[in-house]
Amino acid sequence: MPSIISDVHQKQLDLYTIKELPESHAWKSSSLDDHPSCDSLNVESIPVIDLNDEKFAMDKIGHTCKTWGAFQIINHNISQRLLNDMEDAGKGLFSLPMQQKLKAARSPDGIAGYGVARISSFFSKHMWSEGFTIVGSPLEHARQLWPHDYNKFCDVIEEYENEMEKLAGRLMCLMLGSLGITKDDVKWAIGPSGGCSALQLNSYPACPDPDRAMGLAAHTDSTILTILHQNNTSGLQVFKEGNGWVRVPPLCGALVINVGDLLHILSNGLYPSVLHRAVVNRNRHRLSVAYLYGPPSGVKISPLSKLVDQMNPPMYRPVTWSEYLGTKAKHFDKALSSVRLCAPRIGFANSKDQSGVQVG
Ligand SMILES: C=C1C[C@]23C[C@H]1CC[C@H]2[C@@]12CCC[C@@](C)(C(=O)O1)[C@H]2[C@@H]3C(=O)O
Ligand SMILES: O=C(O)CCC(=O)C(=O)O
Ligand SMILES: [Fe+2]
Repeated sequence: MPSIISDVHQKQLDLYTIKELPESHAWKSSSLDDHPSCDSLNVESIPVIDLNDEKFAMDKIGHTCKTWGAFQIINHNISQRLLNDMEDAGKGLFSLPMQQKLKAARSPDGIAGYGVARISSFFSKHMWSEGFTIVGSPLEHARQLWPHDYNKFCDVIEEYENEMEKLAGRLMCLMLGSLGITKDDVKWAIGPSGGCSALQLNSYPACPDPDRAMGLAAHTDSTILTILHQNNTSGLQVFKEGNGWVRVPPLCGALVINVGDLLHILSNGLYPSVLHRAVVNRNRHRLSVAYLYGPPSGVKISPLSKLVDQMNPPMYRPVTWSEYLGTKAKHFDKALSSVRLCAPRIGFANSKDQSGVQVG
């Protein structure tokens, strides 16, 4: 067996068959603050925004990006049929035998393929999840997973990516529009050339001891924005200053939108990226699909000039997406501050306490 595979194998237990939580997956209670029933009853969750509501959608999005950094959208034009097909494709993939999944294992410094979350190396405990990352065509990995029957998976992925790209473009218009930014200000961002993307499939098997396990540890996304589809099983939580961890209930057909670190930079800190995590369930298998949207390769992201003046100097230096992903892989929760030029605005992200981080 090649060394890459055995290396991944050591870290990747078959979580579907384990009857008792191993010590390697039991997180200290201090790192699970308020977990899992984290929300006090009177705290509302992230807003639900109707994209058909042309008059108010942009204003609501702008306000929500400042206060929550995340929202759910309805009437987004992604068909329920496609969301179901994507979910089935994910289920099909994760229900393959471990030996088969490991044939498409992510290489040690690669991005695409099957494996544990990329941020796992920053924690001394393992997460109760497995993931599959797709960048560009899934063909090569799909062939390894289903040598005789890879077309169905590829067709669904391709259709999903195409539809998500259109939606990401629309959301970019709304999110940047709410900052007073137009097509002329960011030519690369709005229009047919659009951005780049990756697709992350996450699987959280039912867990024998969910209160001591962590599905996906607290992080912000290294994206402009993320479009997340979750199956009808709870687990996603977002961190809100003053409220702590707040659950994001699955709403049939709705999609969750997260502000990522690159929009934080573009907006010069006005739209802070949202800290979020996933917890797990005792009886239910949870699946999520994240469309990770970023700028075209080579484009340097820096605070938009319209948002910068003498009173508001640029807070971040220019970075490309791949440069920032490298920074995240090295510095994790310190990535954003490592590209910062000056102190954050009072009351904005970065002062956030990423509780739960155990550097190991
Ligand atoms: C385009 C991306 C964004 C990545 C890296 C690369 C591919 C996989 C993404 C994720 C998905 C799971 C959470 C995260 C934190 C992780 O471990 O892998 C993400 C990370 C990031 O947002 O930094
Ligand atoms: O599973 C979830 O709800 C969160 C997934 C996530 O945060 C990610 O893929 O970046
Ligand atoms: Fe995320």
